[in-house]
Amino acid sequence: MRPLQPIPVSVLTGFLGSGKTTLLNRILKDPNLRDTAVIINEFGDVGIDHLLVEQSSDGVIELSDGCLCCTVRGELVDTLADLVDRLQTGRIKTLARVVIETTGLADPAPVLHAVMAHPVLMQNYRLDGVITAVDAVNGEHTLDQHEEAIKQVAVADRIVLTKTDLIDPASKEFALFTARLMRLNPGAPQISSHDEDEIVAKLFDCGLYDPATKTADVARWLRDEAYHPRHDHAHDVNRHDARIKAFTLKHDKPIDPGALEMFIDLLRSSQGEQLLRMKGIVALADDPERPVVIHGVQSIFHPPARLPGWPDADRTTRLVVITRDLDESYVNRLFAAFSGRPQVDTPDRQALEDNPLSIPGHKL
Ligand SMILES: Nc1nc2c(ncn2[C@@H]2O[C@H](COP(=O)(O)OP(=O)(O)OP(=O)(O)O)[C@@H](O)[C@H]2O)c(=O)[nH]1
Repeated sequence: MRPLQPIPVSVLTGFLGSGKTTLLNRILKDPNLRDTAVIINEFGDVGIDHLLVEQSSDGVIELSDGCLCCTVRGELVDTLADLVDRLQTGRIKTLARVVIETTGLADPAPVLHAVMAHPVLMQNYRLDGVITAVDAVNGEHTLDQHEEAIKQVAVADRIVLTKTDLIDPASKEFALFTARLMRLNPGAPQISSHDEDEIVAKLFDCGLYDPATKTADVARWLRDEAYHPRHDHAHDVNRHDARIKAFTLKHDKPIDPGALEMFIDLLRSSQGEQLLRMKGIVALADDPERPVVIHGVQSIFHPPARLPGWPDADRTTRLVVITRDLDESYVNRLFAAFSGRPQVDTPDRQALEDNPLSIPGHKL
């Protein structure tokens, strides 16, 4: 027996001391997070409630309100499998949601891979989203010093600004900082951890389906409107930030399903590391009225899903992409070649299938 619905998994990441544990402590009291299991790879200085000071023998501790807290003793996948086992054997009654808190230095990608690439786990869990905690006081400095922190921002579905009680939200510095985060990841809403109003609703349920209406809310999920062409000027973009590119790919005619598959395969096999996020809605030639939803984190892609119809009159294929050390023009040309819009001086689909690196300007 397995759960009827896959259990949503949120990954909470953020640099050392950015306030992840403090945030969790606060939001776990919200009744909407009842029956949540929290998995932490490591005990920080501040435990989740004081309960965590004592470790139980099996690494699982029951918090108030039915929440569970687990520490990863071995592999994360074993902990997730163990939770399903507890559910199936009745040792825990319900499991509504899992939150995985990563250690501050961790690259969230391996955690995402552990959930999304595991065939058995994928039957029981689905990725809800990545929440990245960013310290409003020290965040600027952290981004300047640590490239991993930039990547954590770039892969986020939601950015939560912590310690906003310590800054002036109307200050110019704060405006510049939030603009910087917006450049790194235009699609992720920025939420203040001190915004008590519906913070849980704002941080969770990042997926395509709006739990309130039970319909696909593409605009809320894709937020492609937030992606504007970026005009980088050497003096105002941090050298490290410049490695990150956030852009959209658009096409106004249905695309051959084989070509889309080949485009994604080529991109993930040759540029998986550089491809941080890609999500979008695509019109396929075999059934253009029922668009396909694409969602990938680095080289791992969710199985594409068909929507029953387009959310509105706009039938444009739209993909939002965030890369690191991968030029927008390379992805654009590859997409153009596969969507049937070959460009001057760019090889066509056949040539690319033979040699995906044959696009001029591509550097390994
Ligand atoms: N004033 C203020 N302090 C905060 C806030 N959030 C966290 N802190 C403080 O910042 C420090 C680090 O917070 P933690 O919640 O332990 O941060 P963390 O990201 O879990 O840290 P690691 O697990 O070490 O990566 C603690 O001293 C917290 O009390 C906040 O919103 N406002």
